[in-house]
Amino acid sequence: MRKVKIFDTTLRDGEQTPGVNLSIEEKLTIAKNLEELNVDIIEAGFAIASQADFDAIKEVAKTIKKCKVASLARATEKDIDRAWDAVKEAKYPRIHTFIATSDIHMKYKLKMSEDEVYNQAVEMVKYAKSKGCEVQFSCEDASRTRPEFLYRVLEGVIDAGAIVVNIPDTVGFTYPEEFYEIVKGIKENVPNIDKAEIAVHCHNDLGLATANALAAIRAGAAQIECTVNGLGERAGNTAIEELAMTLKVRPEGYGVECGINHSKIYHVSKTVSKLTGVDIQPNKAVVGDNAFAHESGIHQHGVLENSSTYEIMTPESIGRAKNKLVFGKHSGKHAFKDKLIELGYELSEEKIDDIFKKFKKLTDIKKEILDEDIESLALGGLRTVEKSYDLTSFNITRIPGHTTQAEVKMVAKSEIRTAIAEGDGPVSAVYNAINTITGCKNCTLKDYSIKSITSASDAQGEARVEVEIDGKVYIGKGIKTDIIEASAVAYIDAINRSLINVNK
Ligand SMILES: CC(=O)SCCNC(=O)CCNC(=O)[C@H](O)C(C)(C)COP(=O)(O)OP(=O)(O)OC[C@H]1O[C@@H](n2cnc3c(N)ncnc32)[C@H](O)[C@@H]1OP(=O)(O)O
Ligand SMILES: CC(C)C(=O)C(=O)O
Ligand SMILES: [Mg+2]
Repeated sequence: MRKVKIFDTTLRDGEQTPGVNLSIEEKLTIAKNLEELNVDIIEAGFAIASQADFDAIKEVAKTIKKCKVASLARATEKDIDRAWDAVKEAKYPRIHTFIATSDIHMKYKLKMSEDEVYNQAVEMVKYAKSKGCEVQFSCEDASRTRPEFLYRVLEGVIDAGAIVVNIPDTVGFTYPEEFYEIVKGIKENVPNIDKAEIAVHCHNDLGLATANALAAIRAGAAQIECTVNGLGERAGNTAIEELAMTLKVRPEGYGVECGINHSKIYHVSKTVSKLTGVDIQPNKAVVGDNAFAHESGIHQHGVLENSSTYEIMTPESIGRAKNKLVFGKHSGKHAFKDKLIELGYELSEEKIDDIFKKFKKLTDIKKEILDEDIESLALGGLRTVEKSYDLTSFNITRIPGHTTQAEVKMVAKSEIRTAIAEGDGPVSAVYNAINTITGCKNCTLKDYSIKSITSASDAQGEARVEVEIDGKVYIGKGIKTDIIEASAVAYIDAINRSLINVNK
């Protein structure tokens, strides 16, 4: 199988992500991760940009042994001198010099003619070559460059000694079919193209960076420039994890391999996210939190039977933990039952049906149901008693400077009854109203506590009460997202228990 080389520019274009500023130590950590990932070339920075950038490239160059180490340089002697000083101690050093070749960039930015740009490109490649290392040349904004001029520049820089010619889609303007034609056109129209490798560097302004890189591979590109998590200027670059997994999952599509150590992908992605401070969007392909999560019942059922029903690659193949089933309003009973078993609850079908109904009700008020929620539902389901009384609804009114009033509606022995009562606070007002409805005259609250079962603002609260009724103490429990409701349910639970004499 043909091999494409991976040129990683996380430390250079990736660091151009707004807000990202990596220290030398952080860059070194990322470089070591990239070496383990088995990329071919690490672009460690832009040496002229700052002393810190220069020092970081130097450290990376001294440390990394398995990959080539490159520094970016404008097509000027001072940039090239600085780049060379930074990379010269690398086992395999490379100078990457560039100049823009599109009409827009030449006219407005460089204020140079085609001939001036051509001459500067050729002269600076010769100058970089004189340092005695590999030279890569990029035509910045190549995809918007007049094709004849692009071919002329490429022929000139290859004659001057560039062994890699890079075709950047600098502004992410191209679409895949067009990019394929650009690379094909270069192969067909640059007479000495067989003396250099074609590289591509795609930006993601239209979300096409990976698709464009793949189209270029099909057209014969030999080196692909990528970044971890797709970091980079503006919308970023081709994401290394997307490219590597596409080539692995669909080898028949491109017939190439890239040598990436797939099992390291997740770890490297997490490391880069942590060090750069750029979070990975949850639905990011391959490495996002949701990439192997299944929320809907039909999907969960399929995945439980065989994960290949809804997963085209295994999470383990990129070094992630097994897929996770996310429980929410779209979840189904198969997955729910499986989760109960995983949590250690072997329940009858009838109980599972009952708990599942409560679970569905809970999803109306809670977005993501955690293991702890399911556990509490299961435990609540285990702890059942005939409900002579049940809460229907309640309403609290607070009058500043006065007591709190509660209006409580309940099913009381098959009848609907309502009572209004006052109390020092909402819980005591509700309890007084419950006493009125149930006729519980000798009910004394002996102990009351509330704790949160899960974290986050939509967490469930568990209320626990000890109520003395006619000289005996009964424990009641209630679990709800509303703590007043949990308190009411717990109190009613204790009263129901007193009726069947379920003792403490
Ligand atoms: C497509 C890309 O991603 S290219 C890489 C982009 N990355 C960066 O720019 C990050 C690092 N950059 C920097 O630290 C600074 O821009 C530096 C040190 C490179 C230059 O800083 P300054 O001297 O202040 O120049 P400034 O950035 O304002 O302008 C760029 C200058 O380089 C020139 N220039 C731009 N590209 C090239 C090139 N490839 N070759 C030669 N000259 C170039 C511009 O015409 C402009 O020249 P001028 O100062 O004579 O007008
Ligand atoms: C310097 C070049 C390769 C670049 O980053 C771009 O054109 O996007
Ligand atoms: Mg770029």
